Parts: sequence; structure tokens; C-alpha cells
Amino acid sequence: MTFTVGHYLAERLTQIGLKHHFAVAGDYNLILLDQLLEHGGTKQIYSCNELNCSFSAEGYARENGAAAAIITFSVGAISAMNGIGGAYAENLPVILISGAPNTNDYGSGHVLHHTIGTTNYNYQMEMAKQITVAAESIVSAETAPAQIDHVIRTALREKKPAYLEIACNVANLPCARPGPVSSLLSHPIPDQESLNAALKESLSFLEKRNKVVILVGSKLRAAEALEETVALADKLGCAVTVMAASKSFFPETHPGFRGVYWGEVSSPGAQKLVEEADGVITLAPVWNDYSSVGWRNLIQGNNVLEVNPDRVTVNDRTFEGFRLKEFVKALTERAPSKPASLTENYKPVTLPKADPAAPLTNDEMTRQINDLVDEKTTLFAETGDSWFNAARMNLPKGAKVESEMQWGHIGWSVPSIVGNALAAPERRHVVMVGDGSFQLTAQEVAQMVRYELPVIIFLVNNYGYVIEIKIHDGPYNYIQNWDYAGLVQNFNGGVGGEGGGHGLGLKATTGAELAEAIEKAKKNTRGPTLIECKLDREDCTEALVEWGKRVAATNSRKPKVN
Ligand SMILES: C/C(NCc1cnc(C)nc1N)=C(/S)[C@H](O)COP(=O)(O)OP(=O)(O)O
Repeated sequence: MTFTVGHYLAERLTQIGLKHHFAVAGDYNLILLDQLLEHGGTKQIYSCNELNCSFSAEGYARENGAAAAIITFSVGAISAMNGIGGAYAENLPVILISGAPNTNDYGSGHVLHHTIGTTNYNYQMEMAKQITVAAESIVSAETAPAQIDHVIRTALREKKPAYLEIACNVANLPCARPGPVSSLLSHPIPDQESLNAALKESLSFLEKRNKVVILVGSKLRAAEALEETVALADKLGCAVTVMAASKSFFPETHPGFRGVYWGEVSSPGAQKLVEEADGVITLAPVWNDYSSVGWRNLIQGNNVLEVNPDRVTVNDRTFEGFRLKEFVKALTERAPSKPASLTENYKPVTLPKADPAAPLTNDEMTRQINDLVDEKTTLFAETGDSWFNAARMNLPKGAKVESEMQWGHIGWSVPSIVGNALAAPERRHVVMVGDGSFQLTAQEVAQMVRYELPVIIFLVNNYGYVIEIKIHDGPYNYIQNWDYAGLVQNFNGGVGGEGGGHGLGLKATTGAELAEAIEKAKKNTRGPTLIECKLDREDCTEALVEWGKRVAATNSRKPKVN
């Protein structure tokens, strides 16, 4: 078999640990898809559309560390760019690979199908450059190895998406074979002088502090320092809180864990603990308008040691030239013991069991889902009140929560969990998704049927966009109701249809019905189970109401008059 450009790409994707890649066919990428199939190092998984394809790749990268999505030029790529924007926002190295026009068409004056009808096809590359850390157009086999390596190496180092477009008549051209993958995985050697200076300044900061608290942020996983953070917490002996977007990034069974810090909607006691501390170590935080509750609760300033993936800021000095992981390890070696913030034992909030016969409530639904979560569960929390339901859950060690609180594209969770489930078949996959979000990407349940993924979907039917209603209500927040449970039968290929799928659709209007549905879901191991939880529209978390008021006030600030 001649080794081709497409085989080179396939070899590199396999070398960096991918076992799958995601694709939607189009005539610009068919020859490339053939090369990937011929190589066989990664299984080709198909999506219903390119938006879902990019989200499935993003979900795969959350578990596997990296992912690849292959789509067709323009009509496919521009859809996929939404999920790539999300991968950028969420610090996930997804390689977006687009088929591209035949090299003979460049500069020919030809108008090509699927394009915007001009003779310049560069617009896609220009768009991709805005949302990736590296972008290359492959029009020759000779330059392909260097371009492919550059894109993959940069994505892995920066933990951000990258972009390749490959001309459709180049994908099967003969190409040199790649060398060791180590050339793609190396990191710069840390600048020891800067690391020592940052350490010295940080130890001086800590020596002068009494009540020290760690606040774990959502870029900590991309910084690959979750274990190092536990070691730091053990050495300091202090309280540890997490931001909502980093829920599960620190073990909640750890003796120092003290809940979620989210300003005025924090776990009980967490706001006081963080805001009254005289020294807060923030690890890879993302401070945006949502995480700071409309800029009210920003933990920065003289009492903060801020440790970011590429920079440490403390005592009004800032240091760079080393990785967060290296700094945290060095700090742990010399950090003093600071147990003063651990005054009382942590009392996690547990929800009371409701009357099984009573109409289902948001609290009872959350309580039962929390009971379902075990050490091998990955729980996806879709944008909406599901964020707040996940934040208030108590997690066993090993449980994972996935959310998309920076990008916040509703519907992300359904395709994303497809990718995540393929990356970790040994784990249980559960998603909480509202009716509004589900309507954007519902068709990806069909891929759960196709690939026999036993995902448990809690479809939270509160009849509209409740988070938006709480922020700012209007007719635009109300949607057509679907028969969500009934939809699954269609994805099975119809009753007795040729689809032959094992999806299951159930409804729950009481606690008892929900408990029964969950037991059925646990037994349905060859396909998804969608449990439509019917809630009253007004039944949402108090945290959402309080947070929504504050965010609404921030959104309605008057323009500054100069
Ligand atoms: C419409 C929108 N956000 C605006 C929006 C619109 N379009 C995209 C792609 N992403 C977005 N976040 C949001 S959060 C809805 O409340 C989601 O509704 P639902 O899934 O039903 O959840 P809740 O009822 O819990 O809010």
C-alpha cells in the first residue's frame, strides 16, 4: 500500500492516542476519509451534522485528551466552527480537518459548489484562524508532514483547537512516513530563575497569611495539574473550594473540600470562607460575567496568589516561563502548613426524599440523579438550570462532571456525550439537558442508538428557556413542546423498523415513576435511555433565580457617558 498524505495524518492521530475520529462525508473529503479507513488506526464515527460532529470531537477530547473531526469544505466546516469555538473556549485540543478544493482550481477563476460563490476560497482559512491556535492549508505532499505536525503539536501544547484543510486531490498522494511522536509532545524547558523567583514571592505571601483557601478553576484540567493540586492541598492542610465550571476537578471526599464558590450562589459557607480568607490561591480560574455573578464576586487582588497556566501573579509581581504543573509541584515541596481555614467539618447539603406519589419536582429529580452518580459516572450538565443542579450535587471520588460554562452553546451536551462515551466505554454516561437545549441537537440520540451507547438522558422538560425567563422574560422563551420520550422510537428505526435500535424513551411525572425509569435505564446496556422528567415551569433552583437577577442587572447596565 502506498503511504499517502492521508495515511500520514492517520498515523499521527493514532500516535497521539486517538482510537476514533469523527466525520461527516462530503465530496471534498471522501478520498481523505478513504485514507483514514485504509490506515485503520482510528475508527471512523459518523455524526448527523457537522455541528454535532465538532461537539462529539470536543466531548471525546474531554476524556481522551485530544480529538479530530473531518468535514467537507465550507458548508460543513462553517457549521463545525461553532463547536471549534467551544473547544477554544473550553481549552480542548480538537483538530478540525476540512476537505478542500482541487489544487487546479486555486487561482483559476472557477466558481465552486458549496462555496459562497466567489473565486477566492480563502475565507474559510481566515475564519478558522480566528478560533484556532494553528491553521494550515495542504496543497502539496512535500510540505504536508511539517504542516500536519505543526498543527497537532501546537494544539497539544496550547490545549486549544487547530485547523487543517487538505486539497481533495492531495489526500492520496505518496508521502514520507512520520518519525517518533515524541517530537509532537515535548514542552519547553522551564526557566528556572523565573520559577525560583515566583516560588520565593509565593512563599513570602503564604508566610504572612493565616486563613488560606484554595479555589480551583476550570483551566486546571487543561493544565494537567489535578493530582498536583491534591498534593498541595494535603501539604497546606487548608480548605479547598471549586468554581462551578471546575466541579469534580477536586475530590469532594477530600477532608479539605468545602464546596462550590460562586459568589452569592455558592454552596453554604463557601462564600464566607473564600471572601473572608486573608490568602486565596486561585488555580487556573476563568473570571467571566457568569462565574463572577455579574462582576460582583471577583477573587483577585492583594490577598490572592493567582496561578494561571502560563503565569503566576502575587504581591503585585508577575512571573512566567514555566508550566502551572511545575510551579504547583515546586510550591508543594516548600509550602508551610496552613490549617486555620479548616475550622469546622464540611456538611454537604442533601436533598430530602419526596413523597414518591407527589408530582415530580426539580429537587426530587436532582436527588435521584445524584444517587445514580457513582465513582465511574461522567455527568454532563447542559447550559440551563442543569448547571445549578450539578453544582449542588455531592460527588463520590472518581465521579466526573462536564459542563461548557464559558461557551454555553445550548444543545452541546447531547453530541458531546456521544464522543465522551466512545472515549470511555467503561464509564456510565449521564446527561441532564433541558427541553430547550435538547431541541438544537436532538438527532444525535440516533448516533447513541447506532453505536449502542447506553447513555442515560434526563430530559428536563420545564416547558421553555427557564434560565432566560429568569434573566429576562418574553415570548421568545417559550417553545413548542415535543413528545421527547416518543422521539426515541423513531431513532430506533421506527417500531419493528429496519433500524433495530435499542433506545428507550420513558416519562416521569412523579418520584416513583422516575425511580422506576432509572432502574430500567440501568438495565438498558445496548442503547440510550431518555427519561422525560416533567417539571412545573416555575420549579427551578433558588440559585438560578438569585443568579439570574444579578446577571440581568449587569446585562442592563446603561452605556458609560464620557
Ligand atoms: C436559550 C438559552 N440560551 C441562549 C442560547 C441560544 N443559542 C445558543 C446556541 N446557545 C445559547 N446559550 C438558554 S440557556 C435556555 O434557557 C436553555 O433552555 P433549557 O435547555 O430548556 O434549560 P432551562 O429551562 O433550564 O433554562
